[in-house]
Amino acid sequence: MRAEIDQVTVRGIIEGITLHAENEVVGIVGPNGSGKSTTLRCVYRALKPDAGTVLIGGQSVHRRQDLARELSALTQESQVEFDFTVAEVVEMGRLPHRRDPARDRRVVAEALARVDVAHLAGRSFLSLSGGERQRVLIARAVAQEPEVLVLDEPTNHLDIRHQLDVLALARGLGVTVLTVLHDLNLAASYCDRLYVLDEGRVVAHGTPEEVLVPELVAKVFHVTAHVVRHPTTGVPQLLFDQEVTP
Ligand SMILES: Nc1ncnc2c1ncn2[C@@H]1O[C@H](COP(=O)(O)OP(=O)(O)OP(=O)(O)O)[C@@H](O)[C@H]1O
Repeated sequence: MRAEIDQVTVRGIIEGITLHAENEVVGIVGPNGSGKSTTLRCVYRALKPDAGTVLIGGQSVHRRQDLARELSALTQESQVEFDFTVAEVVEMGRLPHRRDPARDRRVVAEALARVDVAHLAGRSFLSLSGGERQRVLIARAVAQEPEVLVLDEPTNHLDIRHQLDVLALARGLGVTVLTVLHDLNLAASYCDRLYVLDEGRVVAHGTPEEVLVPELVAKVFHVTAHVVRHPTTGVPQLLFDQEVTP
C-alpha cells in the first residue's frame, strides 16, 4: 500500500516535506531536531499539518475511519501507562481486527516469538527493561498486521543482535515501512531508499548508495565520513573521523 506525504508543513518545524513509500522500506534520517518525528506524527495522525496532505492508499489519513486496520506505528509516545502483562499489550494490536479469536491468538504468539519476548508473556510490562519494552511494542505493532508500518527509532534501547533482528523483521513483512533511524549504517543496510531531512526540509533522497556520500554527510551531519563496502553484502557503510567539521 502506498503512503504519500505531499508538501506537508507544520509551522516553524517542517516545511513542504514530500515523500512516498510503497511496499518497500524507506528510511528518514537527519540530525537531531531536523523534523523526522514531526513528519511521522503527521502520518499516524498525532499531528495535523498546517498545509499539505498525507495519503494512505490514496485517501487522506484525516478522513479515514479505519486507519488502524491499515497502519500501525511505533512512536516516541508509544508507552503503556497501566500494569498490563506483555501478552495483553501485544493483544491490543489485534483490537482493530478481532473477528477470529483463534487467528488472533496465533498472530500474537508469532509476534511475541518473532521479537524474542515469548518468555516474557506473563510478565508485567512495567517491570521490563528498556530494550524488552521496545521489543514488546514492536510485537504489538506487528500483531496489528498493518499494510503500512511507521517506526520512530525502532532500534532505541536494543542491543546489536536485536537491532538487526527488528530491522530484518520489518523488511521481511513485505509491507510499506517508513522508519526514522539514527544509525546511517543500519539505514544503508535495511532501507531501499532514504530521505535526508535537515532543518525541516528534505535535502536529499535516493538509494543509500546515492544519498550516503561524504559531501552530503559533511554538509548535513558535520562529520567527515569515508564510504567502504560491506565485505559480504557489498552495501555501502560509513566510517567516521573523530573530529567534527565546522
Ligand atoms: N510541539 C512542539 N512545539 C514546539 N516545538 C516543537 C514541537 N515538537 C517538536 N518541536 C521542535 O521541532 C524540531 C523538530 O523536532 P522533531 O522531534 O521532529 O525532530 P527529530 O528530527 O525527530 O529529532 P531527534 O533526532 O532529536 O529525535 C525540534 O527543534 C523540536 O524542538
